[in-house]
Amino acid sequence: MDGGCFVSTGVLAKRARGGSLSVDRSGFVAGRSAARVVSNRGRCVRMVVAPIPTDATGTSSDVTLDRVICKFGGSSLADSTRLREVTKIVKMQTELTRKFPVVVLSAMGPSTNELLRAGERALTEGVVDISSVRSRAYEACDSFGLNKEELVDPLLTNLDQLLLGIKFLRELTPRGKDYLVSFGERLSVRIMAAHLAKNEDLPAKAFDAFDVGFLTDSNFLNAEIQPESLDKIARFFDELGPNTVAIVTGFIGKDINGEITTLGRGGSDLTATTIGAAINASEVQVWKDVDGILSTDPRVVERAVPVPSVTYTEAAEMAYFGAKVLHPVAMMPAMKNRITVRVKNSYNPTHPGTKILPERKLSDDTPVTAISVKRNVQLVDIVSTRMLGAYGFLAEVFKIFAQHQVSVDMIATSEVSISLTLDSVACSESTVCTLKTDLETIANTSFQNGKSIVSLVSNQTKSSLILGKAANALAENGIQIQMVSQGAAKFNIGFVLDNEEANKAVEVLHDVFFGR
Ligand SMILES: Nc1ncnc2c1ncn2[C@@H]1O[C@H](COP(=O)(O)OP(=O)(O)O)[C@@H](O)[C@H]1O
Ligand SMILES: N[C@@H](CC(=O)OP(=O)(O)O)C(=O)O
Repeated sequence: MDGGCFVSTGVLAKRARGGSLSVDRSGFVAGRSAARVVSNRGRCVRMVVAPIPTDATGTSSDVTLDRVICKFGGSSLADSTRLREVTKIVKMQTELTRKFPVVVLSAMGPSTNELLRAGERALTEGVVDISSVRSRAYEACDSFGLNKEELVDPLLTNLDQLLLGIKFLRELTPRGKDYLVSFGERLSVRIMAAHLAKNEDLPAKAFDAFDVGFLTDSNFLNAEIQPESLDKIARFFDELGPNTVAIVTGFIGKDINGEITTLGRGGSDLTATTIGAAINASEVQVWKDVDGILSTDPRVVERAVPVPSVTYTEAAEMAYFGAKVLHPVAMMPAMKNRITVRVKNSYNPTHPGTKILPERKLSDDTPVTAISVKRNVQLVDIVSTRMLGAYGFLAEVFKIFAQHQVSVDMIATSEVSISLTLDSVACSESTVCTLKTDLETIANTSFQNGKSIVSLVSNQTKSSLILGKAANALAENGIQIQMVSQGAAKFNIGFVLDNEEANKAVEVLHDVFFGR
């Protein structure tokens, strides 16, 4: 493939924003606009109108000729064997679209957890040990014949020094944690880019997300991407041009002071959709170790089945309500620009996976699309001490929540009482304590820990049927529902139960709605 065959990012002539050329089943580009393609610098570039290869990654039937983002999570990057599979997917995607995808990588395997553990050990035991991270990086370098002294040792030396600092200072701040875990992603992109360049003859280059334009706020551990990042990212890729395979770190950014930040666990999905939105990619592919979004967490119900398509809002709700498969905020940039997101399996690349779209046709046969569970929430009951029916009560209650910057997940109300749930992880003990004190000036309150929310993403036209079937099945299995909510987005029905009953409830509901 020569450089002249590539088309600049998102600049197909007369293409509507978010639109794309279509490719018919014989693999030929359709539509007049295919004849002439203009780069965003105004130059005409040659485009090859040739048969598209067969569906080797399961995406050909609606393949587009725009640039694609391929994000690979830790499970797809466990070792050199997995990196070779990723290489095949990157090459296949290049052939399929006739241009290089932007590749976003997480840390290899469980590196992020290992780095966090190493930080804790340095802090509490005074032990500096990066052997697991080092051996994973070395294994990949050795297997690909890469020079580890040049490629990864400088980073590993910095990491060692950081852990020594933690050990002697006896301090591991959120800022320090973000710097610490950033080594995972920074190692993986360097190894992958060097491998693609050396062994596959691809013009690959590693980039740290902050050098690509990811500017965040300074909320370490859970930083928010600043809006101006999108323009910076667009400009970066525009200047880079189409002839480089950019391998970009997921998960990390930098704040205005130049400190490394992270986007929250699983944040590489968000990196990928943000780049997708910035460069107006035709598709963001999120490669995992499962055949897409499944009907429920396969670790709870082994026979969970893949869901062919969901909407952005359904995917976002599922993620927020516990489905660990996607980052909860990752849908936002895609939703804004109507970019299709596809969840695919790097262990089974021909499987079509799950397509995430602006809208979809709901099936009558499967009233419930998926079941998710969010554990360790607090159930709060608030009963007014004022006269029955006193108006202004809800406003007063939520004013207090706003003052404490506590967000509420689920809510159910009667005239004088409110039941709601709080995320125990997001809400510190001291916050809960002051919140309770303030609420008790207007109400009697009870806070109960150890609850779970089991959510059904469902067909809203069937809600009575679903509620009936679900409540019956839970009752038959002796599972007590402590609160029910059907949100404004009526496709989400939530039940609050004890943590101990959550797995059983998911199994029972899965049997009811997906069969045994
Ligand atoms: N509804 C669900 N569908 C698919 N996977 C799920 C679901 N709920 C939980 N998971 C878990 O999410 C995992 C994939 O997400 P994640 O570990 O973040 O992948 P990666 O690290 O590759 O990005 C799966 O291995 C699966 O165990
Ligand atoms: N490595 C980070 C970021 C991430 O997105 O990872 P993954 O894609 O493996 O979920 C984490 O473990 O949180």
